Amino acid sequence: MYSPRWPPGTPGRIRRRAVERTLADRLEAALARPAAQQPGWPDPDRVRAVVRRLTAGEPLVTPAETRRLLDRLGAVARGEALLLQSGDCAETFAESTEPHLRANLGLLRRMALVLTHAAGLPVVTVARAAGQYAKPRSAAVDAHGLPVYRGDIVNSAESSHTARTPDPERMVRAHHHAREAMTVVRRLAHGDLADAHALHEENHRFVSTAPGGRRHRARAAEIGRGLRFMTGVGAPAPRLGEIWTSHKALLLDYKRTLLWADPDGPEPRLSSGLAHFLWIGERTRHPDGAHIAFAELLANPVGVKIGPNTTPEQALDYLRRLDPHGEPGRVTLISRMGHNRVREVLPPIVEKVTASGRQVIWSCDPMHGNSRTTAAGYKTRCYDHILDKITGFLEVHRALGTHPGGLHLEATGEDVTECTGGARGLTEDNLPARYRTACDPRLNAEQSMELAFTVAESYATWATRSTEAPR
Ligand SMILES: O=C[C@H](O)[C@H](O)COP(=O)(O)O
Ligand SMILES: C=C(OP(=O)(O)O)C(=O)O
Repeated sequence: MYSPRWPPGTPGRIRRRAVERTLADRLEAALARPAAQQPGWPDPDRVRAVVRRLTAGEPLVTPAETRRLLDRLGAVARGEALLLQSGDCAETFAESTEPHLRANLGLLRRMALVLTHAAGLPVVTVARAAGQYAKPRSAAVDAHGLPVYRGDIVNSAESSHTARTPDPERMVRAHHHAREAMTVVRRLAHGDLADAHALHEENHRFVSTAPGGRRHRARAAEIGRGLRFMTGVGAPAPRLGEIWTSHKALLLDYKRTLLWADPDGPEPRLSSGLAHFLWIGERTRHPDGAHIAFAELLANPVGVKIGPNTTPEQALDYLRRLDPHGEPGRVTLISRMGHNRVREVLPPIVEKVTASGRQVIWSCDPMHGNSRTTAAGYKTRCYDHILDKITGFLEVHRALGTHPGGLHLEATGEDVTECTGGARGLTEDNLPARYRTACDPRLNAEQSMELAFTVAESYATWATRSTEAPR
């Protein structure tokens, strides 16, 4: 049985022991439930040995940081901030490098700068980074009859039976890469990527040179004027704050490691030392399954993806279970129902939750539910469908008077060719040029900035209306 550890300096030895035992029992009970999308490890003894080793390893984040994020997300739930979550679909060990992280985190920051200006609200930036190594799949075998690739933490994408056999040692490698990535995230978040002037310079280049940028010159110019005004009046150079990390709580043998006992919330819970924010995916959100039961125990803020078949009752039930004490920011409901379903499926869910009086973060994942495979076999997504999904999400919230607090994107700061469309007009014929994703297609840097500037206009209209509305 796994026993959670305590953050250093936690007082009260006897109480600690009792809380530890209760949490450890509840964890085992949660993990004994049916769990979807887990690998068929060939040797369970090796898995147990790896779990023991990882459990004794080094946490990447602390309960104090996680509580700080919860606090920031509380502001999003109350309509006082936005949440922007973005990064790779599947991080790989090979691309767990500083240049790649810099590109993705820089993009996250540049998009956030534009949204902050438009909405007049702080943006909480959460990276899909430092742990997004596991993927759920639609089928257990691929077109060649091999076990499907489930992410670098489980097996290799190479096409051979040996490479695809799940190897628990990969969890140790994942932890090593995540730890290194975390160091880079911390350094960049408080280093070059905190400098609003430098980020704006890059955005200025985008609107001056990229086909999707030109129509956004006016907003970029306003941001530049705002920054120069601050310098002019002698305000300290604006620096952006934290970048938080997140990944999908999918691979339970990994997720059960590095848990802190956290007695400080409304009830004792387990704070994951692997990332600040964890979310449960569409394929693993079964109410009787292990993933939701595991999420119930977490002290970290949690997300749940809600797809086209989610009913309003189910959505409310997730909130009752995951947020029994009504803490704003504790739960983010991430809609991923595709651009052609959002206007029909989302409204009754939002209405039911709102009528219950609960404060939740409404986030929009316009990537999932919007994929297709081309005749040449490339999985892709179309920029216009992605934008339309976000537009539909915003329309629903505008009609219902709720806060469209979050965006959740699969996007990279690199110049890949994985999604079609955008002002540069990428077509299916362009996809082979730089198709590099390990799983699903990501927006590239230009498409992402075009999307951020376009969506920013809707947030700006919204912000203007709400400041003009009678109080
Ligand atoms: O990113 C999400 C899923 O892992 C992915 O869409 C599943 O992909 P598949 O249908 O190719 O298995
Ligand atoms: C696979 C993902 O999403 P979903 O569970 O919604 O398919 C994801 O966000 O990586």
